[in-house]
Amino acid sequence: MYKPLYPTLRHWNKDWLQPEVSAAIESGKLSSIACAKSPGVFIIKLFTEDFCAKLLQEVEAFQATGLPRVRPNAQNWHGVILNELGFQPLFAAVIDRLISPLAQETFPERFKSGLCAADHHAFVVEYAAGKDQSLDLHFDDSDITVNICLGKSFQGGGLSFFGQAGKADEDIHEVDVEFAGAAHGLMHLGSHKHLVKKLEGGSRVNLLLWCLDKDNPLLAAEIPFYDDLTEHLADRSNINDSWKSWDEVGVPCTFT
Ligand SMILES: O=C(O)CCC(=O)C(=O)O
Ligand SMILES: [Fe+2]
Repeated sequence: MYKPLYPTLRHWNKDWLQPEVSAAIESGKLSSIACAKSPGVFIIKLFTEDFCAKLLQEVEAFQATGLPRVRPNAQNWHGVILNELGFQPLFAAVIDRLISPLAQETFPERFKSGLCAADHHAFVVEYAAGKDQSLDLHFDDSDITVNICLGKSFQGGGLSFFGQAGKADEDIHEVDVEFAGAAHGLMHLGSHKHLVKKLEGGSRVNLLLWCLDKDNPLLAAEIPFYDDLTEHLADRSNINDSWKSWDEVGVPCTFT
């Protein structure tokens, strides 16, 4: 049984945010908290170091139970889907109050009246020796991706950005971004192609928020985020039948 360490972490609280971010929300001008590294790639620092440390502890407490889990996405093998651990209310509020107006200011042509988030996928990915150590070039199943480092200590493992999926320059390299440590993050369009460079040492754990706008064709097609994980689930069935009840019951969980 998994018993959350910090049940209150799952709900919106300004204390989780950097003071500049709270102030920007109050003033209704969010662009000051996003710094363009190159067109369409923004450096952001949204959550406090304390929040990031607690979230990391929460993930590690869950992993220590040895309970079955679904891989976080079709490429990363190591990590956890946070909404399976009860984080849906927090990230829905974060997207609504923070990411949506920020997307409107940073990508005004794309999100004229903000990102109308109809769904999201919140997960943690983990890189270390013997685990994932890099990620091939891809685009995300999202309209906006927020990617925030939770720790720990690492060398390498930065991101390289290329062009927009479907455009003539989609595979042309644009810019490299390294994570400066816990709480440092990025925001970009899901269609902005990227890869993760090889981790050279240590362990990097990042929070990913894939936000889907209401007009995203994935929603119209009613393709759930987990659809392309079927193959992985089939693999798991050979070694452990417990995944079969996963979708119905979620994580056995007690909240206090
Ligand atoms: O590990 C990262 O920083 C990026 C992960 C990523 O691109 C993804 O999960 O889609
Ligand atoms: Fe990605």
